[in-house]
Amino acid sequence: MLTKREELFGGTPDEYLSHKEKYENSTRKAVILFSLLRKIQEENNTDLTNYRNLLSGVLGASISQDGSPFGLHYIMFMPVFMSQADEEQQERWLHRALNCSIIGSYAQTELGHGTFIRGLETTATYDPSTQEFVLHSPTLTSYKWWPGGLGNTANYCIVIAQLYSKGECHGIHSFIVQVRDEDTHMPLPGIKVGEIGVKMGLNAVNNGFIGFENVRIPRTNMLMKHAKILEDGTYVKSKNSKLIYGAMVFVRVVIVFDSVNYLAKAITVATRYSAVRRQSQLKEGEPERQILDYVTQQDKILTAIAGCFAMKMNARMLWDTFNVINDQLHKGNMERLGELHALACCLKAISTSDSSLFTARCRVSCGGHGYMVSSTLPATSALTTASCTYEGDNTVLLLQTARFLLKTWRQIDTGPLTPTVEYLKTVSAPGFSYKWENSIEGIIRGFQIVSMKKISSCLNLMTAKVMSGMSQADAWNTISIQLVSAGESHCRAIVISTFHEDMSKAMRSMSASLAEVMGQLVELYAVYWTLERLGDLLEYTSISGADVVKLRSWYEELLRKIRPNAVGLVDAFDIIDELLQSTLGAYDGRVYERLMEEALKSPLNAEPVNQSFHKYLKPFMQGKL
Ligand SMILES: CC/C=C\C/C=C\C/C=C\C/C=C/C(=O)SCCNC(=O)CCNC(=O)[C@H](O)C(C)(C)COP(=O)(O)OP(=O)(O)OC[C@H]1O[C@@H](n2cnc3c(N)ncnc32)[C@H](O)[C@@H]1OP(=O)(O)O
Ligand SMILES: Cc1cc2nc3c(=O)[nH]c(=O)nc-3n(C[C@H](O)[C@H](O)[C@H](O)COP(=O)(O)OP(=O)(O)OC[C@H]3O[C@@H](n4cnc5c(N)ncnc54)[C@H](O)[C@@H]3O)c2cc1C
Repeated sequence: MLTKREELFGGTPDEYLSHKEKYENSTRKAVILFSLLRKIQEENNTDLTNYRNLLSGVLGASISQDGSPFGLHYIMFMPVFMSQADEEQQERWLHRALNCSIIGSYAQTELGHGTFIRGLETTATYDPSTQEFVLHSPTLTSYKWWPGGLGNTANYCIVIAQLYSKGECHGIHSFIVQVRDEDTHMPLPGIKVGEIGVKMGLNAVNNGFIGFENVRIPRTNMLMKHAKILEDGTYVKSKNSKLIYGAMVFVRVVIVFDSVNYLAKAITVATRYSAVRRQSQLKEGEPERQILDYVTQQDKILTAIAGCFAMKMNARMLWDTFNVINDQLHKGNMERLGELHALACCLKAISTSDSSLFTARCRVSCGGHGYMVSSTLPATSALTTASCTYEGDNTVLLLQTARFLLKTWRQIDTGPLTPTVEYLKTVSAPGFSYKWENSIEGIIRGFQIVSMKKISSCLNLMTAKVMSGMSQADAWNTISIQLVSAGESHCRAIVISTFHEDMSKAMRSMSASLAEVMGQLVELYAVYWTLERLGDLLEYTSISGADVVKLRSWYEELLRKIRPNAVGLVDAFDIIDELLQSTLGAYDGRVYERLMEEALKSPLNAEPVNQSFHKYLKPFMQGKL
């Protein structure tokens, strides 16, 4: 009788399964894992705050690097329900979603549209004679494409469609749609549903497609917490049209936590392997050195560790900010919605692009063995690059942040600013002066000045171009590279200052030795990004060549100081071997034995001579083909 652990983590490695077997195996594992999670849910309430803890359990414990067919049910279907369904609808469906007696997905993206959601083509046309909506996919490009779990798993999904009533289009709204029979799991009439095929990664997520041929759903299947359709087809608009976007903000907040989890896995593997792997002699005649002794290796890995800690603290700040503003939204106070959207956009973009960058570095820092699937670094790399796209392409999201920053800058003199942009007032105040200094505070100030000056420059450029006769849209597009850069600079300033401030608070309750190491991580992160963004700092601050020389020495000194604690820092993530699933990162450091153990599981090692020798090779080598 297999234990739960053996059921979850044993069996043929996924890499040797077919696409179909991989899905079936991940569904088997998901059922085991989510049965356990369901027990947790039964003990806790399910409001958003508690829900995120549950969600981090889902994501952090995702037992396959390939994701889970239930991921979307927890990540989007339920949060969207909690934020957009009215009380009657929550009463009708939420408990069934919570106990997984229905499995949902979130169908927004179409073959033809992902970013531009106002351009979505799926229609939901209200028929007052039957008090139903008619869901229809008018074109191939209107087919929903990507929804996780939709291929073969979900029997319900939330569909985002253009709402038509009394001949008028009211824009995109959310609808809950049953897609498969609850008993037979057969697609319901008028529904064409399937799986989109093999992807670069996340191949257990079961991403699907769905098309509707005049499918009728009751009026009460429109999620009506905000906007409504009355029985006669009268449209009652939402207090704020942007509230329909709310779920995407929540998921972007989750993704920042997620990017930390993925990066923590990658740096645990790369750091432990770099402590085990010995290669080359630093001095003639000496034994081969741990590759973690090479400063170039420290440059790749220790900065990733600092980045992981930095983003973890920023994820917590974002979550706290989300809760504060979400409470205000529930009370009808929309004042900070734009700020929350901008913050979620830039932190999702920066956390995922950093996670993708540093994970790729971890992969190459492990040499050839880092290219083995059994190291899990390739899968984590595929995961992190996907996160730069899903829930909003990073470029598009940074442009959203830039849009908010320009709007803020236009109003800079009209009153107080909201917390995340207050610094813009400080560093642009009359009489404010700043001379570069090589300190954490000096670096933070420098990044804030760069951000302010980029935003100001973008607005001046926009204004000049429009004054010269260019349209607002063309002017925006022309300077969009600089707009993205302004969004990134704003975010980097926030990340460094949050890391410094929140870590300083945390250090007060630490032992002196731990506080020293944490302080070194903050310094390493700040100095690393200073050296990475020297162009901006030279353009907008008084930093000098001499300062840069000292910064480089400071950086190298920090690498030297942190090196002895590298393994301890990643052990602190406490990721069990079963979740790490890595031949290179296992706690016992038996890298070579594990590599060989995994290799022998290859089906190609089942017999000494593969059948292709007799069928192909031998006749070929004997000139008979
Ligand atoms: C399964 C894997 C396992 C684990 C991984 C974990 C998580 C993975 C999660 C799920 C898988 C993926 C799911 C998805 O990808 S779901 C689909 C996500 N799609 C998107 O994010 C689409 C991105 N596009 C947009 O959000 C909008 O099209 C965009 C904002 C780019 C433009 O919209 P629109 O044209 O309406 O905006 P603008 O004209 O630029 O501005 C209008 C106005 O609205 C404000 N706004 C826009 N978005 C929001 C928002 N989300 N919240 C609040 N406000 C918003 C914007 O600021 C403007 O305001 P103003 O300046 O005041 O006019
Ligand atoms: C693994 C994965 C899971 C997903 N899961 C889901 C899901 O469950 N449900 C769901 O609904 N969707 C899902 N998606 C879809 C995802 O939301 C979209 O892929 C994403 O929103 C990007 O849209 P797109 O793919 O159409 O890219 P596009 O928008 O076509 O972007 C392509 C390029 O065009 C650029 N671009 C587009 N618009 C602009 C602009 N205005 N300004 C400047 N540049 C622009 C982008 O920067 C990008 O470089 C998933 C995607 C992936 C990869």
